[in-house]
Amino acid sequence: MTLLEVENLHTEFPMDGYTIPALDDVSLSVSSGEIVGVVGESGSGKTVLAESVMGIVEEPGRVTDGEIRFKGESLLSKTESELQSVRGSDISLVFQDPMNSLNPTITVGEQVAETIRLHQDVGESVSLGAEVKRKLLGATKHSESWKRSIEMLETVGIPEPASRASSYPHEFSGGMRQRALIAIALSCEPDLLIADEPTTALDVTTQAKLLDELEALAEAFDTAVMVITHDLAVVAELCEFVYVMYAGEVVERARTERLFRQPQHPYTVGLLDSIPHLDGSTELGAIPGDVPERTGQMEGCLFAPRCPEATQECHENRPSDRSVGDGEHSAACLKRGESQSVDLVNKHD
Ligand SMILES: Nc1ncnc2c1ncn2[C@@H]1O[C@H](COP(=O)(O)OP(=O)(O)OP(=O)(O)O)[C@@H](O)[C@H]1O
Ligand code: NI
Repeated sequence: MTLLEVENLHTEFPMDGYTIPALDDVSLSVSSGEIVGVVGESGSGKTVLAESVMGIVEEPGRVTDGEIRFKGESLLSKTESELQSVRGSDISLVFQDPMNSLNPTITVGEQVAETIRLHQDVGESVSLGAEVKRKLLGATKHSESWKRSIEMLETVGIPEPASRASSYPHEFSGGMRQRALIAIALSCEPDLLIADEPTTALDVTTQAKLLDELEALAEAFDTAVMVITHDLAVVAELCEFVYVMYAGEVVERARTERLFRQPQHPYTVGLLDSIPHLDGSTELGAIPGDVPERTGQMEGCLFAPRCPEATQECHENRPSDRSVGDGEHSAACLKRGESQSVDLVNKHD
């Protein structure tokens, strides 16, 4: 079943005298239980995408066109209080920086317990599975939500959860804080978890461990995950399907295995070349240059200035999605595939 559908989404930041098109015609979909990756360099629009879905785009930014549907219902036409209930129980967001997302003055256990109690209030009014309801109703009292909080901390791999629950966020290591955030996010029993750079701040070993655990948790909780990352290694580890973003656009989409085997867009090829080798070295400068700051209309392919294959037409014409191989794989590159307009949203369920 398709859980999240983003269709031709435009999110803009009106600035002094110009507009930044942070998301320019972005389409993607996530099915229930699926782990989908959104990958791209800094400034490509990944976080704005997450914020657009959650309805928390920073002022003065706003969604100007397109549609976001969750379980078939338009999120864009929901009121703020309706959206709050979606955020409390259907979609959870885990941010990159756990220190800013946790309350420094409340114990970690209490923060998890709070979410459990809060969710239980809305839980009455939404349709939930019997198992979930039983768990939630079991947490009626304070002491019970505390008990359940300790269970959650244990589930996400926090050692000695009964005593660690009484610790404050600053007493936790980076990895433990990130785990606590995941515990909070999962306490809502969401259908969709959006994880924005969930492991960037962590060392490589902790990262790998946490990614494994995230995968297991997603399966155990039957939660779909949208993983936002600049790191294709994270995508390889976790995701079934991947969207590659560049300067506010999706430039390639494919099943992960296929993307790694047969990358089509020169940007994706560059990203793959810059994955660190096992010995820790990286091919530095695999893609020279940076993602352009978009300050209004720009002509041609946005990647052309950095592209080794760009020709005159690339600087003049903006490529749209082209089918490259199978129905699920597309790339927005004039040098690839058939010139035809394809509607690929939802083609991968
Ligand atoms: N609050 C804001 N005000 C103005 N422009 C913004 C704002 N937030 C984002 N943008 C614009 O949107 C672009 C995309 O930002 P976004 O944070 O989504 O990138 P990202 O892919 O998440 O990058 P990173 O990997 O660094 O987190 C930015 O380059 C900037 O031009
Ligand atoms: Ni970001």
